[in-house]
Amino acid sequence: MRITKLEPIILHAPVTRGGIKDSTHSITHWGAPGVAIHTDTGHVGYGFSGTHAHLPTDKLIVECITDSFGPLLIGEDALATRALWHKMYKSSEIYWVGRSGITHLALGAIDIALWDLKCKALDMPLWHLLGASGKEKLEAYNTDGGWLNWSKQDLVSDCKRMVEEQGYRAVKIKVGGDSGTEDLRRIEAVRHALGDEVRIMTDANGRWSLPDAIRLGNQLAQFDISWIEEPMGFDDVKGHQRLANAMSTPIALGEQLYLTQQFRDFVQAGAVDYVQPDIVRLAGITEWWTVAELAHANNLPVVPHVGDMGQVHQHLCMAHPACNLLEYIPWLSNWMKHPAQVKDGYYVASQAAGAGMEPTAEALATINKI
Ligand SMILES: O=C(NO)[C@H](O)[C@H](O)[C@H](O)CO
Ligand SMILES: [Mg+2]
Repeated sequence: MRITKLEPIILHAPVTRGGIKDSTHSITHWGAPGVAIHTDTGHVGYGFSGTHAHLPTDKLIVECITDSFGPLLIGEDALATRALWHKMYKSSEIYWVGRSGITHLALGAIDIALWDLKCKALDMPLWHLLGASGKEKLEAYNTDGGWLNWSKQDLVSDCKRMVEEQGYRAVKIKVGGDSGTEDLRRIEAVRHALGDEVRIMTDANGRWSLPDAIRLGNQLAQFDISWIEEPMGFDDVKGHQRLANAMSTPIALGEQLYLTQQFRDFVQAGAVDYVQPDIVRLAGITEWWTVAELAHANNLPVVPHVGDMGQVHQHLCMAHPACNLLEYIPWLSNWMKHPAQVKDGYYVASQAAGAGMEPTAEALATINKI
């Protein structure tokens, strides 16, 4: 199976209710800059990164895919994923300008597409190729009812609906707003509405200072919070280590980390409890698996961030022993041929051959309309 062409793709999918906010970001669309890799056997592999639908940087990512990495791949054996990953990662001209950031997002999309090709060549879903049975119980927790721009009433009614009608037993609520007191009131309202059995995670998206994180982290503990996600600056290992020693609530982080070595530093410092690697920010499935093994070796659960909207992570989590819980956000559901399915709070194993990120024809038709 030889690679013949890399075709750039940029998708911009609308988010829920036309716009969502967390403590740091406010978006109307989710961006999926990526690639279709064509081969001489007629198979086509799809892979994407995940962004905030900023067209100028999405264009930089797909240009990096086609113009920088593309020439390294034409004519190569598409099944040699690990060899090609190293060839691309170690390409000195590209390595010189970026060992993380845009070049890493671009490499991640290509790696996902290569794994998609491997699955299609073998006519099996990625979870099967990775050794899962497809019967694994992978619980979903829902983030899409907890946005910071939702009123307290919408927050409570959305979460109640997810629990009472859709069977979720865990929801994630954004904190890190302008008022810590309001953050606490919102969490208190959701805890009161859902009762003690439902797990509530919180996510500050990097907003707090260390004193605020210690103060609010300890105040949130009264509501039996499962974790505080990204409490402070994404690269602050020492700060998270100090926070971990100053509060009882576990820390989750990883969606903003590009490199295995960054995860290693947080793990070795005891600065993370729930490790959240994301294939669309790491350099794809190949690097994700390394991080999952690192976490597992340190007895830390892996609960990935879903920059792919769970499309590929559902497969990885069914196959990796460190995973039994995965975030759910539905923004690409209408854009994928085989959208991730959650039933009674658990992911349903996709039976489609591939890694899970093949867009629909309608989605591909939007490419030139952005
Ligand atoms: O933090 C997250 N999940 O855990 C969400 O992905 C972010 O809130 C969205 O991308 C908006 O910035
Ligand atoms: Mg998050």
